[in-house]
Formats: sequence, structure tokens, C-alpha cells
Amino acid sequence: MKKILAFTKPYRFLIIFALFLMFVELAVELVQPLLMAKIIDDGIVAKDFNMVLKWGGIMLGISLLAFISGIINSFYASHISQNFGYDIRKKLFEKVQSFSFTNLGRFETSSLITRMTNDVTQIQTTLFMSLRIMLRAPLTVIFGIALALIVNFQLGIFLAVALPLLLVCMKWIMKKGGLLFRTVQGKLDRVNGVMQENLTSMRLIKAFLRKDYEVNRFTKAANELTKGTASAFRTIEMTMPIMLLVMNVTILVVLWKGSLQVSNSEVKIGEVVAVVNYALRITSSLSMFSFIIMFFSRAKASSKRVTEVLETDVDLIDSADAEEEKSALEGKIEFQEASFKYPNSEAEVLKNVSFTVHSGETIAILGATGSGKSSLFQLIPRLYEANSGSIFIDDQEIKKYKLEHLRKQIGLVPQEAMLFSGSVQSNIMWGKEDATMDEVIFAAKNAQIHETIMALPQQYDSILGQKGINLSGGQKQRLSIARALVRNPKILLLDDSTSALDLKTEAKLLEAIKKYNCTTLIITQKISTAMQADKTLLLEDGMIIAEGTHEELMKTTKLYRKITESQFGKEMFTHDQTVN
Ligand SMILES: Nc1ncnc2c1ncn2[C@@H]1O[C@H](COP(=O)(O)OP(=O)(O)OP(=O)(O)O)[C@@H](O)[C@H]1O
Repeated sequence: MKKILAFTKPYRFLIIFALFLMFVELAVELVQPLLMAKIIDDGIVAKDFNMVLKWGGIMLGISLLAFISGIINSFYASHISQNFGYDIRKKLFEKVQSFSFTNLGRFETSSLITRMTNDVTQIQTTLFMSLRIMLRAPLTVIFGIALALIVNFQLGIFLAVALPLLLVCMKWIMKKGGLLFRTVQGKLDRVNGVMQENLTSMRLIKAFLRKDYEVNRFTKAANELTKGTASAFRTIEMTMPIMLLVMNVTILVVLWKGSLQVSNSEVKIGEVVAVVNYALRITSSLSMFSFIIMFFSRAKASSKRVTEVLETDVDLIDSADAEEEKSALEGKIEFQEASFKYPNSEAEVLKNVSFTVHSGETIAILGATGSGKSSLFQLIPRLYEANSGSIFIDDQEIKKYKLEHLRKQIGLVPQEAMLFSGSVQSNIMWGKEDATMDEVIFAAKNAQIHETIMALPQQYDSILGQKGINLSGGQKQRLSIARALVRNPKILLLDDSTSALDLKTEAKLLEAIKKYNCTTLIITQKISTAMQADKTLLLEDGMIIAEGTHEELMKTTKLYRKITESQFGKEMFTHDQTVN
């Protein structure tokens, strides 16, 4: 909660002003019973009509003041809370952007979305309500009792006795409510998760006729949320009848005792009316309490969830001895006995991997599915850290480079082509914000996608749907390659990114990439790609089992020959090759 409250700091003067206006409203509310007592005792009972008019006029005047204060307070309360929510959301978003994959593994995507949207809204609304009305209710109770004691101590004491009972009741409910609403937000994560998976996999769901299954899955998650929320609300609402019972009994006692005192002429009738009036105002404030507790409990739970994200230590940052590099990389890559396992798993997916790629070379990486090819790629831009061994770029350990300097010079094309909604041009420029149109076209031409783009109705201005839904798999791949090429990378990592391309287009692409003079690593399943590379690494079960040119591997490695045979037939073998 402390961390969240710190976000109110920039608005502290506005908050003080809004609270001041709220106090004006409160003061008017509290002074009204006193004025009423005066009008009754000195005006009505004493039959002084001028007195009634005078104090009635004053009452009207201060009510008008309260009304104007309320309007201005409302304006500032919404201004402050909207900006406060914006600040938290921005900070959360920036924090998530800095997360490593290990950090991201701690939170479900849907949970992060709920935290950035619904949780922030809960906190934001609570701040708004606090500035508007919420704080008024407890203050009405406290000051109402204090003023009742001043007006008539003997009657007011009954209200004071009820207070500790009410406080105990509230404390218990606040604690319970906080826990319950934390569970509710967890269930909301689940609903959002199911919804997100469903909406992003709609084609698959329709093709597999899984609509009913998905509807059931959603219904189950939504039911859980409904049950959880209802249970939380029920618990909180239990406070209402308890608190109202306490107050109504108190009012009865005040009326009974007051009537005795009036008949014995010990007190004026106006005093009894004032104390009863305070008791009624306290009761109406209490009726708001269950609603207030609900908001606070929810905000407390949401604050915890938001703070959890904000306080996560980012575990992949620039190391203390990282050097400020200004010059461009050459692109030499060297792995020395590098081993790696994912943070959430015990299985070693790369085992003592050693190899060297000289600057400007093109290397193909071949291996069965799950052999660790993509994992190896992730270590180069330091998306993950190797658990043992070392990785060097230009003979310097990658840990010694600033992350930004390193990643700026790497063009990564992931296995699944990820595009963004927006124009074709903006998708290519995503790789280099300040790219000129000439650079964009040059990259597109080299990625062999320029002609396809020119055939689109609005060419480079054509709008892509979400994730590039209106493009074919191969077109998406080539657009992702253009996005990487526009960076003019020193190291280009293509993760099975040419799988959907025909042999001719792929050959043209690989030829065009040579213009960039960058070190290129290509994960592929195709021997035709390996044949165009300077060297191929053959990966099996996280280990490099062979490396060499196509001809060398054909001579030395049975597995490589088998793959070749399966793709090209036996004629690829020459009579002098011995089978190992
Ligand atoms: N985020 C992850 N957390 C835990 N294990 C993972 C993760 N990603 C991959 N793995 C595991 O690491 C191993 C290697 O996966 P990787 O994606 O590197 O293989 P690959 O050779 O690229 O496979 P493919 O050709 O199918 O893409 C697999 O056993 C996989 O289950």
C-alpha cells in the first residue's frame, strides 16, 4: 500500500485542496444539528420568528457553500484519480518491458493484463471515492459523537459507547475482505486467461469444432469468479445489519433517556433533537460503510498485486562492469562449453556447447525438434543467461556488453512471425524507428517481399490486421525478415524463418542477405539451406554432434546423410562415401 500511496505524491497539493473542500461539506453537515437545536429552542419554543428566519437563512447559506464545495471537490477528485491511475499503469508497463523471460515466467500474461487494467481501476476508483465521500463517513461518525458529547454529555455518551463495538466489527471485516478480494482478482485472471487464449486461437477452435468445450471452460472460470465475488460481497455486507442494529438500539436509548430528561426539565428539547440528529447522520454514514469497506478491501488486494509486479527484481540487467561500446560489432560469435536450462525446469537443454562463427559467415543449425536450436539463439542477444560456460562476441564475453548495445546490432527473426496491427511500413520500421523509406524498401527487396507489397492495394501503407492476419505464412516470414534487415544487423538470427519459402525464393533471399555483410545463423530443417551455408552445426539432444560443410558432413556424419537421403533420395550419395 505504501508503494502505491507514493504515486499520490505529485498531486499532494491538489489532494489537500480536495480534502479541504470535503471538510467544508463535512463541517456544514455537522453544524446543521446545532443550528437546528438553536432554531427549535430559541426560535420555535421561544416563539421568536425572527430568530427562525435568521438562523434558517444561515443554514441555507452554508448549505449552498457545501453544494459548491462538493462540485469543485468532484472535479479535482476525478482529475487526481485519473492521473494517479495513468501514472501507475505507465510505471507497470515500463516495468514489464524491462522484465527478463525469467521474470515473465512468474506471471501469467492474463494476470499481467488484469493487474494493469482492472487492479489499477480498483485503486483509482478507491482514491476518487476517498476524496469524494469515503473519508466523510468515518469523520462524520467521529465528529458526530464528539459534537453530541458537547451538546449533551449524558446523551452523547450512549453514542460513544457504541463506537468501539463498531470499530471491532469493521476491523474484522476489513481483514477478511482483503483476503477474499485477493482470491477474486486471481479468479478474474483466470477468466481473462481463458478469454485471451480463446480469442487468439479462434481459427483453431472453429477448425477443431471445439466451441462447446471452450464455452464450458469459460463458463467454469466465470462461475468461479461469480461465486468468489458473491462470497466476498456477502461477507462484507454482513457488517451492515450488525452496525445498524447497534446504532438503532443506541437511538432508542437516547430517545428514552432524552424524553425522561425533557419531562424533568433537565435538558432543552432542541438538545435531544440535535443528539438524535447526530445519531441519524452516523447511522446513514454507517450504511455507507459496507460499501466503503468493499472498496478498501478490494483496493488493498489490488495494491498488493500491483506492488508485486513493481517490486519484482529484474534479473537480467547490465552487469556492473559492462562497457560503454560505441563502435559497431564485427559479428564473431564463440560459444565455450555453454550449458543452459530454463529457470522453471531442471532439464539441461544445451550441454557443453562449443563452436565459433567468424564474422560475416553464414552458419546453418540443423537438428531434430526439441534439440535446443531456438534455446541456443536466445542466449546470443542475452534473452536468457547460460548457466555455465561462456559466450563471446568479438572475443569479449557478452555479459561485458551493455544489453542495448548488444541487442541493437542483432536482427532476430523468431520462429513464429510476430507482426503488429498497423501499416506494412510501420511493421518494417519497427526494426529501426528512424529508417528512411529508401531503407525500408531496400530491406523489403532483400527480404524478397517488395513485389508482394507493391501488389497490395495501398502498397507500403496497406494496413495489416492483428498479428498480420491478412498475410500468408510465407509473407509474414519475409516481412519479419525485412524488419530484422532494416536494422542493418551485424548478427542475423533466422529461426526457421525460411520454412515457408520455396527453394528459389530462399536462395535469392540468402544471396541478398550477403549484401549486409553480417554474421548469419539460420535454424533450418532443410538440407538445401544447409548446402548454401559456410558451415552447418548438427544439434542432437542439446549437444553439437557434428560440424562442417555439407560435403564434410556427408562424409563424416551418418545422421546428416540420413536427413539428406530423406529429403533428396539416395542419389545424393557418391560411390566413394563410406558409411559410418
Ligand atoms: N520456456 C521454456 N521453458 C522450459 N523448457 C523449455 C522452454 N522452451 C523450450 N523448452 C524446452 O527446451 C528444449 C529445447 O527447445 P527448443 O525450442 O530450443 O528446441 P528446438 O530445437 O528449437 O525445437 P523446434 O525445432 O521444434 O523449434 C525442449 O525440450 C523444450 O521442451
